[in-house]
Amino acid sequence: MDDKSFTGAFGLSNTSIIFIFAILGICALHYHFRIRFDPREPPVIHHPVPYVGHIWGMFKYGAKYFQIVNPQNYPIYTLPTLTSRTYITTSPTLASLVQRTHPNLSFYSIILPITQRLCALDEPTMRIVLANANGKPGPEALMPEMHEMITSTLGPGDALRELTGSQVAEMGRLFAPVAEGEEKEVLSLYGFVTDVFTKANAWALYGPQNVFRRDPGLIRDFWTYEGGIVGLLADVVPWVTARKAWLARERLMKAFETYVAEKGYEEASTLIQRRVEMNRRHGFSVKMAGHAELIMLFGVLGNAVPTSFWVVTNIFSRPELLAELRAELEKVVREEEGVRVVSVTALRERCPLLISTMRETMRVIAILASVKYVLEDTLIADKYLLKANSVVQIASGVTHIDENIWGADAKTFNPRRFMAPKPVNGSTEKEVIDRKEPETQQSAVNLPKGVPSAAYRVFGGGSVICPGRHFAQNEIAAFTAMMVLGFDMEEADGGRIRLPEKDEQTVPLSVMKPKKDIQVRMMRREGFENVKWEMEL
Ligand code: HEM
Repeated sequence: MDDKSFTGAFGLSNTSIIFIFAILGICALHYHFRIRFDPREPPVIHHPVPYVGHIWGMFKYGAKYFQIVNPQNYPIYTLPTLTSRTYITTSPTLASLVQRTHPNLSFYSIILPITQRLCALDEPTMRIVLANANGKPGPEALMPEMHEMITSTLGPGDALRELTGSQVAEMGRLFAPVAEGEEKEVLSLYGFVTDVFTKANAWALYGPQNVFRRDPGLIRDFWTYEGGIVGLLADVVPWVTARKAWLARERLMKAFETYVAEKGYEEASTLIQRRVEMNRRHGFSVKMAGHAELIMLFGVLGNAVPTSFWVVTNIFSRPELLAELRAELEKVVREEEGVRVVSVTALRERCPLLISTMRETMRVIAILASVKYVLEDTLIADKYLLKANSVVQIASGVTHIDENIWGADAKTFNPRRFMAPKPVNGSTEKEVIDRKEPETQQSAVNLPKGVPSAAYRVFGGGSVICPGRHFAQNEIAAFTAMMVLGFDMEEADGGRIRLPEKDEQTVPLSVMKPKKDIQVRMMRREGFENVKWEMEL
């Protein structure tokens, strides 16, 4: 039967036949690729557009998608994505199970391929990095050894003291020329924070030979690279599709390669000396040991800069809070030979409102979804089956504003949320409350009463808790104290600082950035024009 007679026999045109075969083909493909869910898996939320609908949703709405997609408020649910699934949990109880060290749930299986794309690591280096990545430290296991080294070096102790001391001293020096004397200085606030943090961290971590000191143009390159990671991660001819970020990364990689080749790290902090030495000992080439430092810089700067920006804008946009903080901070400033000295230890121990404001700021801006890869079928909470080769995420952004956890004001900014009455002279907390002790009897707390620790996820948790959290909180407190004590600030066109909008769409490292930078006018506070400041540990 020729084509014409066939179509004629069934009364169908050629177009209709092609259409029918296309539908049959799609059905066959769908049958082949469809996910066969186990009834023990978390409830499945289907998208009207199969396979790619949820991926598009995450791309469009960022971490906010996890609020939108689950109106039923399931504590854990399944999003079918392509031919696999992504499990999302918003429950602190389940989060604490997922974040534990578990042989079947791997952080590195996700993070290392990302690191490869971000740092342009070659195949031999990836073989070293992936070898026994989920195992125990040893000669054949770089990642566990690196994890242990970074965690212990950045934990409370001498190395951290050395690092923080050197960093805040440099920060103090960087503040010295700002709005000097009676001058007012107009600047982009986010740009200013970026500049201070990049220089101070590079100095403290990488020492006097750091790449940004040798070539300050690389500061802009680093932030161009950081802003273009999505294009680099997509990795589709990135030298064309993400050209600016790709070129910036080329210059950074070259500079770090030279830094390692010329042994600039020998004058660096203990952390960086140990890190470069360890990468080289495990077989990294000089070039790859240089490239690998880019991921370290991401961790160091990527979250600390936006966090500090939000802490400062939260304070300067609330004149009452600003005044209260000034009163609190002025009590801990020391005067030595005409110089006002601010100690980070005093800020931490005697400035509860400052610390609480910082922690509250982080609560409302941290929306990272911590990710783990499921290596084998795994039952959690004796109830939910997580299938092998899928991804499980903890949606911090949802947990952080859950009224069942934080109370009715969960969605508002309360700078005193992380403060509690401090028991004095053996009195109980209740006795302190009953006596209505003044604010000086308050202390900063890690968590408000009744909030489980897995619900505050700013620094991740469990086996993947941020090792830099002590260092980060010290530097953010120091920077904020300097801004609050030393300067007045208004919008460049006059008036009180207005909080910019948060960029909720872009998938952040951990915390959201502002949608736009803000132009501000900074001036020394009246009566403090010619004061010399110094910061110490
Ligand atoms: C406000 C500032 C910071 C925030 C909010 C933050 C947050 C985080 C989070 C949430 C993670 C876990 C990632 C995940 O679960 O996917 C993490 C990991 C990490 N952070 Fe931070 N971080 C900050 C500052 C720092 C600083 C200053 C350093 C270094 C000095 C640092 C070093 C690291 C490293 C090395 C890891 C990877 C840990 C591992 O491999 O197990 N972070 N950070």
